Amino acid sequence: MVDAHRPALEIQGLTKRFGEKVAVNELQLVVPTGSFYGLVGPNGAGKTTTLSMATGLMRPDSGEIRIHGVNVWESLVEAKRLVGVLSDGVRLFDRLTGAQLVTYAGLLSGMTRDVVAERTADLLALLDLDTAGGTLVVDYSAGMTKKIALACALVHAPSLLVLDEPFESVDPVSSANIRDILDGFVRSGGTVIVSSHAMDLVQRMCDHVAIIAQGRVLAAGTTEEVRAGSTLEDRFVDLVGGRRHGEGPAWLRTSSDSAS
Ligand SMILES: Nc1ncnc2c1ncn2[C@@H]1O[C@H](COP(=O)(O)OP(=O)(O)OP(=O)(O)O)[C@@H](O)[C@H]1O
Repeated sequence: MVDAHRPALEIQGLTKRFGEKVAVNELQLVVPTGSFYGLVGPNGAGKTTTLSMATGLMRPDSGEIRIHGVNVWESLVEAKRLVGVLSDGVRLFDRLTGAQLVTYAGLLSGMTRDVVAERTADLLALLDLDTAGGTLVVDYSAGMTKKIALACALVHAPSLLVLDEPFESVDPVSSANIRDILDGFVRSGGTVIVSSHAMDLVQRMCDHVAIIAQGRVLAAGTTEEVRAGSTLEDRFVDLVGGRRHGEGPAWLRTSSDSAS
């Protein structure tokens, strides 16, 4: 059991450089246990880099990360047991079938074959993939691939789920089903962190949110606090800036008098 009084994730002074580029810059973030936490920010803000370091996939240059009090980079195996990860753009072993892939993820985390078989069947049914369990993942659609990656993240029953762009390419019905699963996970005491560009969705779904830009947190807190009476999207644009008001170059307008 995890201690509900400790944050699910605590990040202090986290920094990562790629050459001259400072992707994550002294970032601080506290994610309360039991929260449904949204991470939003413009392209290149440092969300994926932050989540990769937080989940033990990429070593930080400096800073400290704790998952339920466990220092991620000092106790990597213990920390990884606590967290389920759906990474954006990481390749899966797609020459396995969906069922084999989830089984593989379950066996890797040390569960017995019987338990893994039962959980794999449950997860495939939960994610509407039961008829596709015998299909190679390489033949899955983008949305089905997201769902099977989510099943891999869930199979060891983590306390914290970290999902990078979980709704991208997922159809509306599957997206609603995934949201139900995540809501249930949070209601039962788990913590979910999602990064997403879908502001409406984050506003409706998440009870906490952080706006990140240029590797730093610009605003963080409950969704109500952060949006401060406005919509999350307007607040995001206010804080991050960068809106262009022009109509683009003349040649891009398709009216007949600009076609000459
Ligand atoms: N492996 C890498 N090598 C060099 N630069 C990188 C690498 N990974 C990320 N970056 C750079 O670090 C910055 C942050 O990237 P990151 O992918 O974390 O942003 P993001 O907020 O997830 O963006 P998006 O919303 O577009 O997915 C970007 O400028 C990116 O070009």
